Amino acid sequence: MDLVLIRHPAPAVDAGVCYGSSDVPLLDAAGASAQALAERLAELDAPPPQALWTSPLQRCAQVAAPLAQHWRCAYHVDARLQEIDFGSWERKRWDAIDRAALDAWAADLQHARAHGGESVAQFTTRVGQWFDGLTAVGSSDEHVSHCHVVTHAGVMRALASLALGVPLQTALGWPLGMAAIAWLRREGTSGAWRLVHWNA
Ligand SMILES: Cc1cc2ncn([C@H]3O[C@H](COP(=O)(O)O)[C@@H](O)[C@H]3O)c2cc1C
Repeated sequence: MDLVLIRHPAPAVDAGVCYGSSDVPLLDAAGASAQALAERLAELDAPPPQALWTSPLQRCAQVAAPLAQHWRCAYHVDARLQEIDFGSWERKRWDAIDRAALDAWAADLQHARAHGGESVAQFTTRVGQWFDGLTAVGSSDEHVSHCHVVTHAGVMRALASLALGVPLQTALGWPLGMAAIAWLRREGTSGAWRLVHWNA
């Protein structure tokens, strides 16, 4: 099974602003960005997907919809693929957020909810529920052996962490650009996942 993860293109947000669940718009035209992504995926020899999943946030769904049309594949919008909810920190500048609250969050990354949004544990649980559902289908149905997902940096790191069995803390340190592609493959015989590309 091939699982190709695509980070959305750059949103129209000032650098230094915290955003996760905020529905911020894309900076550039979605159609042209989708076309460029399709070309990059073809250059990587990614197999055309039988199904495309997307986060409902416009920075993902606006490129996912034309991509699903391009591949004429099944299209699923799933809220479990949304970025982590930073609660009261959403749309604030990181340097304007209370230092003590940021330190408390970093000190207990799994469970802290100083911002009133989602803890990392809650976030990874819901992303994991989506992943478990996908792999259950993928193991029984050859028709969904190639899946693409348009989603967010945090979700991509959480999925890589789950598939590869590396701590999320480790995956949080891996660079990931806007519109970056990560490709995971599960071998049929062993069932083990491996990374084909990261940040391509
Ligand atoms: C623990 C954790 C810490 C994060 N810090 C930033 N993001 C994530 O949230 C922001 C929005 O992502 P995108 O631009 O892909 O929609 C980015 O800064 C991204 O790295 C995080 C996500 C998680 C799970």
